[in-house]
Amino acid sequence: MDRLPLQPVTIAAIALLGGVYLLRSRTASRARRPPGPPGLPLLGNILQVPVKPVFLIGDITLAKEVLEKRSAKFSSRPTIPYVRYHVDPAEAYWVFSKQTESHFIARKLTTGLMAAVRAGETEPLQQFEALLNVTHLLDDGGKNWFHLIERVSASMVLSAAFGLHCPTGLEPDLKEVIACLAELVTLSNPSASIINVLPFLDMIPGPMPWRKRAQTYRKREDALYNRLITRTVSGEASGMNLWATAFASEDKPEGDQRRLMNQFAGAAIETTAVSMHTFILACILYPEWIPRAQREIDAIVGEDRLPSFKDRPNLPFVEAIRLFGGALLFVSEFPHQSTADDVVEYQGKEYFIAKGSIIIAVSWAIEHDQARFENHDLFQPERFLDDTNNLKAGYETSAFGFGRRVCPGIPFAERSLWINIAMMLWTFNIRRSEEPDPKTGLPFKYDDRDLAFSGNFTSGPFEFPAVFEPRSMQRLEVARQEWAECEKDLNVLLPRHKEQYKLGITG
Ligand code: HEM
Repeated sequence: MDRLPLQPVTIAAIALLGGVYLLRSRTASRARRPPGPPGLPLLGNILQVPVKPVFLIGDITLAKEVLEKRSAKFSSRPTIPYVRYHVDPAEAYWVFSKQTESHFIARKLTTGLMAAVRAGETEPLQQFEALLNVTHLLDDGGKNWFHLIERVSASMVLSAAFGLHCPTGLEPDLKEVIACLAELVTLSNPSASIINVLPFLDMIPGPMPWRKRAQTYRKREDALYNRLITRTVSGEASGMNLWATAFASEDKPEGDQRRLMNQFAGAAIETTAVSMHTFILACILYPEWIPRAQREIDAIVGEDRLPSFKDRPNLPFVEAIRLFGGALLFVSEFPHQSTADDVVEYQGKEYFIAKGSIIIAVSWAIEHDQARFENHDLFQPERFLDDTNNLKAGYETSAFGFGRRVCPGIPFAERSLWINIAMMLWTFNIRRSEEPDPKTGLPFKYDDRDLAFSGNFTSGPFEFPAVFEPRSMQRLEVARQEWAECEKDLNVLLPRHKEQYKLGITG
């Protein structure tokens, strides 16, 4: 009597074991699977592993081997269903998209734009913005420093891209760019929509909440970038060589250009702001390196003028700070996806990586690698210098990613960081605030552990207080004087260099 009901159970058990066996042996290769968390008896890691295997790399040599040397196989991106089918059905978000034609065009165009940046075209603009940032910090002693850094990061990018200079940080278009970015960060989070987890729900027809939210966002974003691109192309800022003009000139449907350009704002503004916020946190938590940096700057620049780009080759320690600030970024790493099976050798063993796997180079682990760095947890920019005090030839950093997905904005990003860091260190002593934290009434607790960071796509420190004290009256006056005298016409700061631009595109 008992036997009959047991039969389906037995069959189910055999089916389950068979399924487990098949799943575990799907990677039927002589190479083993890379090490991961300990598994359950018999089931192994099956209950822990998401549909696609995820590989975390914490070693720069391995990251370069996989993501650079084999970039033909490891340069796609995983699909976030909600972004792919609702927020960006045209796949124009090239930061998120697979290697589509739009992605190819956008990277090609950006290479051309960055050739002009390398040639120095945007330096006057970046210098002007950094000087304005210093005067803002002088005006308020740093009370609003966190947002002032957001302003300068955004204004540098938006001026170069759309001719949209934002001197106050309160400009409506700037606020809309930031609001759209924040919404996009939310929408691209895997937990943003139920259909990322249960994609079959998307078969339900009609105006489901996730559809309405994505549509509302798309309309809002289209309206914004339509306005910015039209303004750029129609000639309001026509004297300048603006990035949006290059994108608009490409023969693509209009909507694509809006979203291609939106990605500049997305990828460029927050990363730059987060790098500088992290740099200020390092000034407060690990101030030991500051005197050396200021001695170097003072020896080359003196007290009668602010640093400028022409000082850059003579300030290797500032260069190392710039690199180190970026390297210690707590960016939630951008995932790569593989498009073919492969076997990777690591420490004498071979590991199988199936097609479709997600590979993440964890820059926090890479930059804190105890095997490579003696004081891996300290802020020691000299890690990037050689014995003669110059930047190490062939230094390595993971901060900008790898291979065919490596950040295409590096030339602009490094200039933005360098000039702002150099000017702030020349002008200010940057230190912790002694004011009580209004939330607790106690001194503010500075922290650089995980909890002090947002955990977003680009994970930066949460807002914290800092004091920006002018190093001397002389410096304060020189900064004010330089600002009074500096050129403020965007057309002059960012002139049109047609020939140079064309060279960049084809070169
Ligand atoms: C300090 C500033 C910046 C940092 C730390 C940074 C870092 C990164 C990282 C880690 C990636 C992912 C690379 C990968 O997947 O392997 C990336 C991608 C990207 N970055 Fe940056 N970035 C910065 C500034 C900029 C700027 C200024 C621009 C544009 C002017 C820019 C444009 C992009 C774009 C478009 C992508 C996507 C590339 C693709 O998927 O093909 N970034 N960036």
